[in-house]
Amino acid sequence: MSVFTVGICQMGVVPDKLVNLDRARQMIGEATARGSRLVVLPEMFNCPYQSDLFPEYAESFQDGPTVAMLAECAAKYQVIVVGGSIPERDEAGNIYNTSFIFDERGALIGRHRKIHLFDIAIKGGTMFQESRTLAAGSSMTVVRTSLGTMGVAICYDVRFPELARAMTLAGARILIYPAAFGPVTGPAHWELLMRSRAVDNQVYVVAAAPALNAAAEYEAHGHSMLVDPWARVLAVASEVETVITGKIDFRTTDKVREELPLLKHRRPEIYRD
Ligand SMILES: O=C(O)CCC(=O)C(=O)O
Repeated sequence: MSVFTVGICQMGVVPDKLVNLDRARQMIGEATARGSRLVVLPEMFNCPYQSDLFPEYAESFQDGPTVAMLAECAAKYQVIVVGGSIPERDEAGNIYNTSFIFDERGALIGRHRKIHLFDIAIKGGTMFQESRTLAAGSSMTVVRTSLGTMGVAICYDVRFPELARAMTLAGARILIYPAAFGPVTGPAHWELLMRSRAVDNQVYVVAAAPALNAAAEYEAHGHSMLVDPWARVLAVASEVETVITGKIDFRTTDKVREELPLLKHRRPEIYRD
């Protein structure tokens, strides 16, 4: 389908997991009622964004309530759901920051485990060590859907342009980033990165963030957005809880790629380490 609506749920995350699941359910319903065929949730939407809490909130794909809720909503509303991310526990006990993706029948069509862990120490600013409790994913995620081919990556993954380019070369026309930038790098880099990935690759970029919760240890920047292949911001939230929607129109992608054929002008034989 060349034109459709995407809904981005900028959800406020609280410590009570069941409250988060109810909120996600309501917001997916609202996005659908507003015409969305693709609905995206934020990073760690069922759990406060704190490394020490990930093991406590972690669940497995086989019997987790969050995964069941996502599959149920996708089937009930007949929409594609990119389930933000959650702490996922595998059979060996490793925990990943994982996005589960469901089609309109509620079938799992993709799973992205965050590849680049957010281990940073900005003096006087943000300190975060995802690797204290999380393991890193080891593969790229590109899913073919009834709405076109989509690449999914999580938050810090957006800082690696090679990954976005690889997903684009694998056919993705939409790059989806459930994410949770904070008060330091959010104002500095959030919009710049999302628009850069869009203009570099001539793709739509969907960035879904949690709403700001001033009581949380990690204060989310919010500003969920939809960017088009010309790097225009088509929809953007402030920092409050909200559902934003916008139109994806692949005729824009075709036009931009035809008029400015940069993907055809690549000279990969020259770009060597
Ligand atoms: O890259 C950043 O500045 C933020 C990344 C982040 O918050 C995350 O990966 O969860």
